[in-house]
Formats: sequence, structure tokens, C-alpha cells
Amino acid sequence: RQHGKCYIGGSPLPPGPPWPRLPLLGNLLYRCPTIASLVDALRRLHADYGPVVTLWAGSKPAIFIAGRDAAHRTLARAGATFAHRPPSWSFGLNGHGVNSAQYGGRWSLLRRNLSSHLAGAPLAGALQSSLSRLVSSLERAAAAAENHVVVPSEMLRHAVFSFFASLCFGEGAAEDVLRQLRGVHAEILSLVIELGAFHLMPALLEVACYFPKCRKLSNAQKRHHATVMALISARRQRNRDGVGAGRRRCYVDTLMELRLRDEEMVSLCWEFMNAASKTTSTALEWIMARLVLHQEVQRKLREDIARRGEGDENGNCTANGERRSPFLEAVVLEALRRHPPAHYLLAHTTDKDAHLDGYLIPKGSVVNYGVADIGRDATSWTNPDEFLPERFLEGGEGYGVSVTAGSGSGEVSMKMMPFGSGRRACPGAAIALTVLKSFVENLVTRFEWTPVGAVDMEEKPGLVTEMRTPLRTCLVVRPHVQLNM
Ligand code: HEM
Repeated sequence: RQHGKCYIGGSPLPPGPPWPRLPLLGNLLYRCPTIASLVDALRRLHADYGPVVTLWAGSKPAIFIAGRDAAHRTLARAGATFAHRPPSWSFGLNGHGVNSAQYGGRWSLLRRNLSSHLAGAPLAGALQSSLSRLVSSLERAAAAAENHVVVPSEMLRHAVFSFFASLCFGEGAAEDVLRQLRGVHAEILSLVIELGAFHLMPALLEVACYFPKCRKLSNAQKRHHATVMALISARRQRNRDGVGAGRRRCYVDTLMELRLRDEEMVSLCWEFMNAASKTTSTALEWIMARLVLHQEVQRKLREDIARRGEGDENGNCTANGERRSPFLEAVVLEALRRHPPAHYLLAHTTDKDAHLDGYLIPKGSVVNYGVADIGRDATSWTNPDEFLPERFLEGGEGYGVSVTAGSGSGEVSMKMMPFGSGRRACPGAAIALTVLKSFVENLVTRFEWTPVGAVDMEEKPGLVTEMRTPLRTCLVVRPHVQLNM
């Protein structure tokens, strides 16, 4: 098909639609609702022009990569070139985060700090308390509901948020403070999304709407700052007083040791809670929806968990997820392949010109990747739209596939990348997998999850792709068993 045929310095850019510069697209690619609104258009463009296409973000080319080989060659093999982030309009809060840091010394320090905190964090206590509160609230909701029909989404989200809050701020934050923090997070995100969409409006309307929203955003950010600073100060005071000496360190402790300014700490706490909880809780809801839809998978999973438990001397699994059922891992991976919470990565850019399949990727282009397309690629996966956890068991086509490095079992290409790949790959991948396995294991052991009518598996595109209709299920409490962390 004919395309815009753009050349820079005599080298062709990857193909794209004949309208080379659509003014509306300026900035589209940095922002959440707009990238979501591009999803269908991008699918059609990839079908017409192949796995690598060019659009324009204002005056800069924006290159979208939906092919696993091209993704692997850029993110994994040419990792340093593609590890940069374009400057973005962050509305303040995200300004000091790991994800917004330019690839270099500061990024490396902050990222190492986060990764080593996550790697060393003892999880059992935090998992135990958030899971037992979740199980109690699900039990109460099911008992109070007609025919035990519940919509668990809000409870799942709160439990995941509380778990990550204890890793971030330490255990013991009051329930009302956590609810307040969650509320202000949701408020800020929705305002940022609305503000990001304003460039689609006529200019006058834009100006009329922009300033009141900005004022609201600034107020919400001030409330967020005050809540987080109160949590940080409480932690500082506890450390000074030696309260709970020897207890496990939280993320805030590590930030205090780095001697960061208040606004840097607040920004990093915002990033931690934001990056961790919405993605993980969205993945959890998709997994539970799949288990409701595929009752035979749920049964098989419960049986496999019970079999593993018998071999374990305490009847328990370890805090870090060892000795868990391989089928549990397979269910989680299949859900992440089929329903990755992020359908695109955060925007990448390059620090120099690069070449891909004979095309030029000019220095400073915005580069992004079709995560969902890569996980549903029919050249990698048999019946890619079907939910078949068995493919991740030994001997299956997904066995040994790595979710971050992009290659497993000696493969040179990547088959799925729900957490990204290469230098900017998600530093929370391992802990997210552990949390998901622990939650799913306990939720299917404690309850039977059965469907109430049809389960709507449609997606609601966004920065994180949630279920269009929150899961509704009938919950039957099973005979009491001990929680497995
Ligand atoms: C199911 C859960 C999660 C999913 C699907 C997910 C997915 C992603 C993706 C796709 C990226 C972008 C990678 C790129 O641009 O190349 C990312 C980056 C990031 N994630 Fe996650 N994530 C999850 C959980 C977490 C958790 C638990 C944390 C931390 C506690 C976290 C912290 C981050 C940070 C800090 C970045 C930016 C990394 C950088 O720029 O160097 N994420 N994540």
C-alpha cells in the first residue's frame, strides 16, 4: 500500500499512512487516553504497513513496533540506544520518578535502590495481613449479598494497594489514611487524563476548561503531598525513637538514606504506589475473571494446589512463592500474555540514529511497542486468543519464556513482554508475579468462584487496560484452610 514515504537525510523512515503529519497527533503519544484511542488505528496500520510503522507526534516521528523480532533487536540487543525517555509533560508529580529519569547516573541510582528494596523485602507479614483482611471482606460481602453474588473489584484493588503501601511506608498505616491516599491517587490520575485529552478540543474550549482543572489538580497534589509527608514523618519519628527497631525496612527508609528532598521522596512514593498497585490489581481481576469463565481451569488449579500442599511439611508455601503449583504459575503467565495490564510501554526514545530493517529511526524519535499484539502473535502462539495455561507447562510452547528479558530457553526473540524488556523493563516484575500467585492461590483455596450469567471479557483501553465491566461472581466459602503466603 502507498505510504507517506518520508526520508530524513536520504534514509527512509518506517512506512506510515499517507497523511504524514496530522496536527492533532501532537503529543498524543505521551498521554494515556490518547494512546488508548490510537489502539484500533494502530492495529489497522500494522495490518497495512507491517510490524513497524511511523506516525507523527508534532514535529517528531513516532515509531510503533508490534513485531517480536524488531522489539527484541531494539530493546534487548540495542538496549542502551533505546533506553531513553522523551521529555514529557508530567504535571509535577511524576517529575522525580525512576520512569521519568533520563537514562544515566540518577536513573541508575534510583532504579538500583528500588530493585534492591524489592528483592530484599520480606513479604510474608504484609501478604498475610492484606490477604486475611481481603478474605474477611469477601466473606462478609458474600454473606450479605443475595445468592452470594459480589463485585469483588474494589476489594481486590484495596487489598493490593494496602499490600504495596506497607512495602512503601511500612506496616501500620491507618485504614482511613490508606483510603484517603487511594482516593487522592484516583483523583489525580483522572485529572491528569482529562488534562491530557484537552488538546483534542477546540482551542477556546480548551482554555476555558484547562485552568479550573489545573486548579483542581494542584489542590489534589497538595493533599497528596500532605498525606505522604505525614506518613514519611511518622516513619522518621519511629526510626528516631527506635520503635520496632530491627523490623523490616520500607521504601521510604531507603529514600531517607539517599538524602532526597521532600518533593523527590513524595514523587518516588507516588510512582511506587501508582506503578505497582493499579497494574497488579488489574492483572488480578483479569485472572479471577478467567478462572470464573473457565471453571475446569479453576478446578484443576485447586487440585494442583492441594497436591503441592500435601508434600509440604507445614501445609504452607514459602513467603517468596517457592514450592507453588506450576499450574498456578502457568495460569498467571497465560493471563499476563492474554491480558497484559499495559498494552503499550512507557514511551522510549533514542540518543542517536538507529537502523531497523533498512529504515531509519532518527535520534529523538518517540518509540513504543505493542505489548498486547506481541503476546497475541499467531506466529508465536497456537490459538493465541484462547486461554490455555497448559502452554506454559513443561513441553509447552510457552515453557521457560521469560517475561522481562524477552528470551527464555535460549530463544533469540521475545514471545511476550507484559513488563517490557531490556534496560527499562519493569523493576517490579518479580514481586508482581509473587503477589499475583499468592493472592490467586489463596482466593481459589478459600472460595469457589462461579459465574453469574455471561462474563464480559471486553477491554476498557487506557493507560492500564481494565475490564470494561467489573467482574461479577458468586462466591461460595470453602472449608477453612490456612492462608498460604
Ligand atoms: C502486574 C504488574 C505490573 C506490570 C504489568 C508492569 C508493567 C510495566 C511496564 C510495561 C513498564 C514499562 C517498561 C518500559 O517502558 O520499557 C513498567 C515500568 C516500571 N514499573 Fe512496572 N509493572 C507492574 C508492577 C510494578 C511494580 C510492583 C512496581 C514497583 C513496586 C513497578 C515499578 C515500575 C517502575 C519504577 C517502572 C519504570 C522503570 C524505568 O523507567 O526504569 N511496576 N512496568
